[in-house]
Amino acid sequence: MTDISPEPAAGGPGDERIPDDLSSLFADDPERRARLEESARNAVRGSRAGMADATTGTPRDLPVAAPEAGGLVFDDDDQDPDALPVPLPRSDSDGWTWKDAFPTGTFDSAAWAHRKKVFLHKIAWHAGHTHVYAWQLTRLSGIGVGAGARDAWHYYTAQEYADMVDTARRKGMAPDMIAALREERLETARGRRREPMLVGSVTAVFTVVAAAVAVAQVYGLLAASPAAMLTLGILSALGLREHHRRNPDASLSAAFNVAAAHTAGHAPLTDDLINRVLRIAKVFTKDEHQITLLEPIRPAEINGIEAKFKLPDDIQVSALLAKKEAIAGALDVETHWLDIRQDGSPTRASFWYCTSDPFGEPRVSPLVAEPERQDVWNRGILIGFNRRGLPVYLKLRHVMALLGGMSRTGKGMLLRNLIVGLGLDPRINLRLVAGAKPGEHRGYAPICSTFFGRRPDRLIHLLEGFLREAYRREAVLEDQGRAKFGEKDLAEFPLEILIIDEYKQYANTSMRIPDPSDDEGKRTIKACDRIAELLEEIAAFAAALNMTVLISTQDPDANTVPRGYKSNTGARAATRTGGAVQTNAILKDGATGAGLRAHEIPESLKGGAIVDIDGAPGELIRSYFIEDEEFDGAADLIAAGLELRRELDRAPGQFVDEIENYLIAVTGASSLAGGPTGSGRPAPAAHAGGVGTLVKVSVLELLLDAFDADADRITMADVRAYLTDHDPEKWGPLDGEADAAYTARVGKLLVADVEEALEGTGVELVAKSGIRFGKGPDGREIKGSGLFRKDVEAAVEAARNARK
Ligand SMILES: Nc1ncnc2c1ncn2[C@@H]1O[C@H](COP(=O)(O)OP(=O)(O)OP(=O)(O)O)[C@@H](O)[C@H]1O
Repeated sequence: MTDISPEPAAGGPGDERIPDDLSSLFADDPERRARLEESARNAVRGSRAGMADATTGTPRDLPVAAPEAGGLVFDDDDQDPDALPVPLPRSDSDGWTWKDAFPTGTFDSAAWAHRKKVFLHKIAWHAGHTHVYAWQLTRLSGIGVGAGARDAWHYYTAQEYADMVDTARRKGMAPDMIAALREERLETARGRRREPMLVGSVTAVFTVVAAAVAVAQVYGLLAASPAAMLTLGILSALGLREHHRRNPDASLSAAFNVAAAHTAGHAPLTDDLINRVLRIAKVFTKDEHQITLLEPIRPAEINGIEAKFKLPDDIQVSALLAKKEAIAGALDVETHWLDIRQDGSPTRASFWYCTSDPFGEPRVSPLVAEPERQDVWNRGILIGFNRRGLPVYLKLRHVMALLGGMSRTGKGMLLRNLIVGLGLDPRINLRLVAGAKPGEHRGYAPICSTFFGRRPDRLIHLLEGFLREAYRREAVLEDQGRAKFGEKDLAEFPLEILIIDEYKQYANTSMRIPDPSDDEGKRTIKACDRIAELLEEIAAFAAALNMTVLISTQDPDANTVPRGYKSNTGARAATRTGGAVQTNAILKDGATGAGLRAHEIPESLKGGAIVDIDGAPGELIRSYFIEDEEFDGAADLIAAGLELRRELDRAPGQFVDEIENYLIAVTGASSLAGGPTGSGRPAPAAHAGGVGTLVKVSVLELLLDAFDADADRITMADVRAYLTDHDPEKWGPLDGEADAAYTARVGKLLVADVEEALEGTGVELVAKSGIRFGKGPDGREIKGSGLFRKDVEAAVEAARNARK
């Protein structure tokens, strides 16, 4: 007999018994319990059916296979994947169990859960149509009464003779034959009237009816209902027989005229429903077209459902994809709630959809709860989830990348996911160049080998340094006779990732720099042209050298991103764009034609992005959320990344950094970890502290830093905005503070700080009013108070001299 009682001990005799309520095991470590619960919830989310299984909540040290990721993982061919090895085909004797003798899905709880749903839906559907059934039964009974009475009368009066007499008369047969027929009819009818069966059944019918009426009269309708039901049943059966005679080709159920359960709105998915939908969408055009389920239909991720089926031989998955909109319409769901993929052959499909918005709820990055080391090389960077709820990883090796979209659509959040992920892999050297507002990114500074903002000339030097490093690496490869670096080389040649945010600021800068080709140093060229030139040169060959550039830009047009760079990008992501032109400028040419319409991402879907990677079909995803407004949700992740790097001597400043060294050599200033203040403001290399060292910067230096690189004046409003970025607590508005009060308060604060910094120098720095700042977007002249660069420079100089 099989013993199904629980094991008496944990692992064997003598082991301690495991308590039923496992939470008691964590009584003195609630934090561990909370972590375990959290990871169990995550595991459930990642499971195929969104349900707990035997592995859920099991604490273990063994590495577990990552949940199946979205289709956007960019795979490279030359690396040894550290994923689980592909299982060998099973031999006949290998691991056969009795369960294998049953059809697939027989023991699958998720499949049974779906079957139960379909069954209950059918019951509910038919129960909800009882009024229709009642009416149809009554109608059929009516037909039954009519047909029964007619047949009985026909038999009772021997009507068949009437027909024979009629035919004989029409054919002009002899009158005596007609008379004989009449005589025979009378005889037969008389005989039938005496038949005990007929008399008995007529009497029985009338007795039952009369008895039912009498019972109903005396005891009420309920008491008579059994007899009434019996009568109704018999009469309906007669009616049904008559219906079948009249419509020999129609099915019996057609008599009830109730649509099949799968025609109900949002009915659970069945093969009938798929067939109907594909017929409505005109994918199936012949009567014999129908799908064959390859495995049972299963619930998938929280509110989704997945079916894997084989199409008829003459229809391919591409036909389904072409009719995706019509299929979504027939299912009554949004097009982006539906996901159809080829699954093994062109006629095998994996068909997934959900009945509520899969991106409706933002999801917090799992790294926030568990900031663990990432494997950016093999697995990629966790950036968000796809419509199936599966995590999406972006691989940034051996590619150049591009991210674009309109303002406030979630580019910053995508970058946030990328940067924290990159920070958590110590094999990456991350360099971040911000556009106009470096303050937004200062939280990332500690893990950045280089971080600065708004300095086109410094970006040029950085790109030159990057290029120099690329040539150095290329020379190594040449010496070794190899084509590209791989994972094994990461220790010596870490993956260099340079992110340029708000690239448009650099593409539009009016700064001019000395022309490098002019030996006399007299000619100048536009900084933006030099930046574009360097980017194109890097993009042409550096990817194979473990060197990647990612450009993020707002509202790009066809000319924003250098053509040579764009054509060498292997990974592109577009948040909501302003139109088809912008979409095509970010994603590959013709993207809109291929259905990658980033301009159609709903405005309400913050963080929604189409990720388009060479070699994989583009897909709509939503980035994970990492709090950015109420508080800095990335701070702990950056701290964890820094800690991890420090332990391995891979934090900025702990290793020889060829690129940052080049920058220091050329500019004399270091932007290691965002410079000494971590604000993205480079400082003379001698001032640069170690990792996270804070050096007090005078307010005058901050003011100088507030100027746009090529501007000779700045408005006080911009000064306030910059200072707020730098230190919101000191310079930002208080809660509920009116604009005028804020301006006056900060003005006084600034004057006091400036006076203190210039004390004893004899120099004064005050805001000047009536400065012209050129024309605003509305064409009107902007005039107001502000500062001139030359005045601030003079003040900084005076303060420095006084300090010496
Ligand atoms: N995946 C997401 N889930 C939830 N909210 C998000 C998501 N992505 C972005 N948001 C929210 O949308 C807003 C705009 O996002 P973000 O700042 O990243 O946009 P942006 O494109 O970088 O804007 P800008 O170009 O103006 O800097 C922010 O308030 C952010 O919290």
